[in-house]
Amino acid sequence: MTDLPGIVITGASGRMGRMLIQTVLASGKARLAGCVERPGHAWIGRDVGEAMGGAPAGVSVTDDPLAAFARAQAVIDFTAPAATVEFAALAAQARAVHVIGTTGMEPEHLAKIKAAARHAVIVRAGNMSLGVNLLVQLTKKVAAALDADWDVEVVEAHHRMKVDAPSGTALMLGQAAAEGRGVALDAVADRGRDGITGARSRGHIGFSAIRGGDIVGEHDVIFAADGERVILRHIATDRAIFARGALRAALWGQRQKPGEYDMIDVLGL
Ligand SMILES: NC(=O)C1=CN([C@@H]2O[C@H](COP(=O)(O)OP(=O)(O)OC[C@H]3O[C@@H](n4cnc5c(N)ncnc54)[C@H](O)[C@@H]3O)[C@@H](O)[C@H]2O)C=CC1
Ligand SMILES: O=C(O)C1=N[C@H](C(=O)O)C[C@H](O)C1
Repeated sequence: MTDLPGIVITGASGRMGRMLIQTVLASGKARLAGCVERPGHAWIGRDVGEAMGGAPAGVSVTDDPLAAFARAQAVIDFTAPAATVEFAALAAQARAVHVIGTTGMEPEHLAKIKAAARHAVIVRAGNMSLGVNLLVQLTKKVAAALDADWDVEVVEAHHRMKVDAPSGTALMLGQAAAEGRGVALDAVADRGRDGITGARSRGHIGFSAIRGGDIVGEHDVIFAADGERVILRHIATDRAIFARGALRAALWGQRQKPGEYDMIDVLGL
């Protein structure tokens, strides 16, 4: 046992879960204190390193999140909205920092997470990468500089297994554009067009989603006016960027007071 902060990874067998486990094990800044999967999953009870096809990591996968969280300083959670809401309450009970990467949240999920953040540090972002969070700030600036003659469209592309749309990142970028313009995103969002939609509404922010193959994550914010376009783009080619950001958030969270934070806070952007 070292005195490095202990981290629990939920959704251990997922695309992000595996990447997070590798990132924590290789970091030298934290120790892997636990791995959680859903009840009935084939990995429950197995050593997580062996389950991933490598050397033993000395950590068994469990379906008892509270017992795992109680032995850790932080939980990194990239799972699904219903699971994340449950983990938020349990992490608060265990006084562990909860880093949430899960997307596709509905307002009722967000309300429960906000309630948990009264008692615990929660860092939540639809994208944990440095590049996307920088793009969020750039989007806000560009939207503030350009008037509604410039139509804003957010276009995102992801792998065929992604279950939510628009992506969490697309919604962050849309929110940034809305804030730059001083409007509420809910009042101006066009989320998916089909059929005789009529002409585009002035001042609206459109979203389009592409799904296919193994695309890690690509986002364009298009500002389109008569005669010219400005396009801000981020392309992710490796999930390690999200895992590095999440680990950074878990370590940063150790020094914070209870509350809900995002990656702009963590990165000081
Ligand atoms: N914020 C960010 O930077 C990023 C966010 N994501 C988001 O992370 C989430 C997961 O993405 P992927 O890893 O690609 O999905 P995935 O489907 O590969 O993995 C999800 C894992 O969560 C597990 N899980 C579901 N319910 C559970 C429960 N009750 N208890 C324990 N484990 C449970 C599943 O068994 C699965 O292993 C998605 O919402 C995705 O949009 C993904 C990449 C980056
Ligand atoms: O599901 C994914 O894969 C990703 N999800 C996040 C999102 O919804 O924006 C972040 C990243 O784009 C990958």
